[in-house]
Amino acid sequence: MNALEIKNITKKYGDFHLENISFILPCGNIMGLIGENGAGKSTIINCILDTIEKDSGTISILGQTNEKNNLRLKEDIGVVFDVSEFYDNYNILQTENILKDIYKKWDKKTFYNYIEKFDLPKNKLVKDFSRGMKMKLAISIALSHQPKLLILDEATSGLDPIMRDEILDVFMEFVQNENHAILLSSHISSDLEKVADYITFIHEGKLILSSSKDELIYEYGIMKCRDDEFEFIDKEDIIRYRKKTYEVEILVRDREKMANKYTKCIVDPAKVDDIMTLYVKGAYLCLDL
Ligand SMILES: Nc1ncnc2c1ncn2[C@@H]1O[C@H](COP(=O)(O)OP(=O)(O)OP(=O)(O)O)[C@@H](O)[C@H]1O
Repeated sequence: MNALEIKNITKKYGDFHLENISFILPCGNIMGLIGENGAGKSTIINCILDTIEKDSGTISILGQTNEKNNLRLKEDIGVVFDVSEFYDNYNILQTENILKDIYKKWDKKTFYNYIEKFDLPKNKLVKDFSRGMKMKLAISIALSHQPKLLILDEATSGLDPIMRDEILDVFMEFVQNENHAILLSSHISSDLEKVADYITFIHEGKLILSSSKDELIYEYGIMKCRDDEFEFIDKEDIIRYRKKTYEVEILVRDREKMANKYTKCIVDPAKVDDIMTLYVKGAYLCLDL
């Protein structure tokens, strides 16, 4: 089953236009949603959660449409946004007391297991927690009402590497259950490289790519050549390029083919960051049609 099936969603905000976004997240997997600031990641997440109205397109979550008042579906989705202030005036014991009445499938034992695992104090007011502690609490809550799909918007940003690693391990454990899936938006591509099975890349409201991470790393390459060699590279082989002091970096597809075609150039596998940086900051050549 697919945890998410997004088909041709569009949303217009003034001059920002989210255009025909489509992707699929199969259960048992983690998808990283990447893109520069303002690319449209949160807009996509809000459309999925039905907190904003999309202009067109369809969204199916765990085999159901995300129509308004689909409460059963809402129980199946655990959501973590950037730190919320909702529980600030309570401690964890009081927070748990509130949550057990909100969620039908609230699991107290799981909640306190995460609280122990993350070493969170039970009697301290949440407003006195550090940002990382608040994030851990939000993740503990999201995981304790037995969700099948976890949606996290920038949930690991601002956390130190040790905390991030701990949280990423929890995410990987969560998708061991093949009915579970995670959509994770993040600027921290090293996190995504570690945990994501799929990467969806949004740039200026457009879908640049959505594919399995392995395919991406296998397929894309960074080709490096000298300025004078650059002149001889076929335009259609250049997705984006960036001139540096001593060399030109070119984002290419079909890494092996490029390495065989341009034997004087070095073609390295592209990291998620390289692909994103070159798409966002690199120049491109207009092809003569
Ligand atoms: N409620 C709104 N009203 C008008 N414009 C909005 C609204 N919400 C978002 N936008 C615009 O939509 C665009 C995409 O924003 P969005 O928050 O989806 O980007 P993002 O990729 O999540 O960015 P970031 O990485 O900075 O969080 C931006 O130009 C933003 O100004």
